[in-house]
Amino acid sequence: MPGTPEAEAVIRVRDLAARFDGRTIFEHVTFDVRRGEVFVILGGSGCGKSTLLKHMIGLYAPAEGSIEILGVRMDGLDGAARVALLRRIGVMWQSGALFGSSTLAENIGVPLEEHTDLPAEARDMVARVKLGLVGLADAAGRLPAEISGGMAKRAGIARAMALDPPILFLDEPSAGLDPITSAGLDALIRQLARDLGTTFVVVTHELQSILAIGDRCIMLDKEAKGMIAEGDPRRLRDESRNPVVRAFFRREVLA
Ligand SMILES: Nc1ncnc2c1ncn2[C@@H]1O[C@H](COP(=O)(O)OP(=O)(O)OP(=O)(O)O)[C@@H](O)[C@H]1O
Repeated sequence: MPGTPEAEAVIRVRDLAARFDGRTIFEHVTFDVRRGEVFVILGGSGCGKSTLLKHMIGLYAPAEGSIEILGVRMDGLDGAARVALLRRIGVMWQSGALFGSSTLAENIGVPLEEHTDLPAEARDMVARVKLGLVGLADAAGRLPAEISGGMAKRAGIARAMALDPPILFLDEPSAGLDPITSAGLDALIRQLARDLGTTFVVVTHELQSILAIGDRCIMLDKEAKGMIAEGDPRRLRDESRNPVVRAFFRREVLA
């Protein structure tokens, strides 16, 4: 079963510390992400969620500790091994980051052009299949300026999936979306996890999304400079005794 304790860990983070100019953002961060689960990184503003994501995809080097993705240690990888590993993960940034002068199909073709020998016609076919998976089959010829914010997020996910990565990282997917569009995106994430077996690592502080999509989560905290909770978000909401965790899930203001 995906996400069960028996499922294989596809990401292992051990005793990770992030520091900038001697300032500790977090330390002693240790967790596993299991194959096929939707894993959420949550916490208040400035606690280091994006910083953790950037460590996990190799943009930042750990001050301490280690990160292993699909059985490979991220740190110390040479150029070719690093590119090979990065090909196996997909990332969707908050903005969707689509190229404005290219159609959606062309946007999704970019990673295929960079990383495969597929001819243009085959790239276009793959791009249309990916757009179909995110519900944008009819929008392949449209430019980013011609689509809504929700569609841009879906297109960003389709592009992150271009090379069929087993792991997808999503940075604040609901940011800037209205609640209905956001709920639609949550449903899509769950559907992709279920139908394709893709493992998702999602950074978000949207409570509705966390409860809708998360199999498991960790919560970071700025004051604690590290993890203050790990587990099923619904159980944390109902059972956590940590006042900060309770306040987050119940939207209470701490005195
Ligand atoms: N490259 C960097 N250099 C220096 N400081 C950084 C760098 N990246 C992040 N930080 C600092 O690390 C802290 C955590 O930032 P981060 O963006 O990871 O938080 P976050 O939890 O994602 O916040 P938000 O929800 O507001 O996006 C902040 O104080 C930020 O200024």
